[in-house]
Amino acid sequence: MSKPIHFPPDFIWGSATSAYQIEGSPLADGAGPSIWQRFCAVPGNVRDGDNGDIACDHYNRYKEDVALMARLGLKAYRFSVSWSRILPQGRGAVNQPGLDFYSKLIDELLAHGIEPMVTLYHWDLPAALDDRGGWLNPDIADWFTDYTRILFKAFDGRVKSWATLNEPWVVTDGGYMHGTLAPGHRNLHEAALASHNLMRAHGSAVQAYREIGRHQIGIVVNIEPKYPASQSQEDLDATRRADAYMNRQYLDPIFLGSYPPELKQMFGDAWPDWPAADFDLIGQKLDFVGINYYTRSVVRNEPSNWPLKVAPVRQPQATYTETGWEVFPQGLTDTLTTFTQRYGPMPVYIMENGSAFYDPPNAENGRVHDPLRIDCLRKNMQALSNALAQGVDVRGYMVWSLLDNLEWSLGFAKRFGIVHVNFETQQRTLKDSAYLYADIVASNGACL
Ligand SMILES: N=[N+]=NCCCCNC(=O)[C@@H]1[C@H]2[C@H](O)[C@@H](O)[C@H](O)[C@@H](CO)[C@@H]12
Repeated sequence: MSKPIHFPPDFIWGSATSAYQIEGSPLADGAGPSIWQRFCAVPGNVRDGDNGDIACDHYNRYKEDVALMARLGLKAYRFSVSWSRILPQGRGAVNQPGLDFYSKLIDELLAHGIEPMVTLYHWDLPAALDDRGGWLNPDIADWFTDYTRILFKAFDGRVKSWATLNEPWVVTDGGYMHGTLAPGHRNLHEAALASHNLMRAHGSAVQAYREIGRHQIGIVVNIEPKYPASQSQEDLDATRRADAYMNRQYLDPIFLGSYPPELKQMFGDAWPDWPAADFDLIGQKLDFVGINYYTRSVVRNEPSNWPLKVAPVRQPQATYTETGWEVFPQGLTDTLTTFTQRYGPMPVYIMENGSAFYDPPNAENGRVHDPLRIDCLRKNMQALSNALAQGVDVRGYMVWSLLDNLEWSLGFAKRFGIVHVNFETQQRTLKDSAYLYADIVASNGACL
């Protein structure tokens, strides 16, 4: 028996995207290249040779897309700023047309009564900074802070919600541990260093915001709850290692002042004893935490798997999305209750939640029927309501994503949008899930 669904009257419903995945025109009006421009240009890195040169052409179509958000009745829109549009060299001279684009986007959102929620870094590091070591260079904390100060000064009068980083785990695991994402490195020592520098940069930017900003700032992390495949000690230990590496690695230093001990055990001499002063910087007080929830993982011990010695166990009865993620809404409830138990009550936003399924437009009527995404959305709404009923202070929900977009190294083949994009014609078509989401927003979940 499912529990009654209820959301607080001021619950904030929105959608989320990121710059490189939707904007296109990466070098327009003086912008500099990012590491994703470079990564996509290397054959084999991105499925079908896809790249962000056009994507959803949002750079030119942002007014049309804001009108879509208004059509859906969204209260907020989470988007990221491309660092290299603002600072083509990553530091130094400001590119005014880059600032102007985001200023116009923010004004368009506000004109439609939609709150802008800005992510300062969503993976598209300026290539010029990567040439100087990127996240491996300790100076990046200052480079990032200088970049964020420009945005705080330019937009804090109109932007009330800032997030420093999007998913530092993915940046580190994909970009430096396994090389599956830009900049494509595969090095344990680099992964540890990049991870720590990301957190130093986060803390430094929050510190800067406290001098300049008047509203709220936080971080966005992906949380994937881990469940042991068996109660054997090996599997229980493996589950704890996986949880430490993916989930606790970024929130522990912020809220508990230290990294999980399992990391030093896993990384060995690749994990130095970081300076104590770094934890004072990283531990800046936050106004909220953004959580991206997609799936869970059932974990078993697997000694042959570098470096965590864990392996996922597929669940035969479960539904899996096009990205191979189990649909497991209970994991959303567990993520939120576990978060509150470990770090204490504080405002939380679900900054991303969604699913990739293949839903081609109907040839006759052009409608896009996406029943699996609708089923996933309904179940996640129930799970979110259950977490609220257990006292978790969830303030809002941003569906990932507004538009079908560039799914990083998976290209355009994996579609998360509630709005279908024809990448040849750039035509947007509301999927059935968009109509449902509009009803959820309009009724504050009462339609469910
Ligand atoms: N194995 N496994 N488990 C799931 C791990 C999820 C890690 N990836 C994300 O959360 C990315 C986040 C990103 O912000 C967005 O830019 C991406 O488009 C979405 C969809 O991929 C999600």
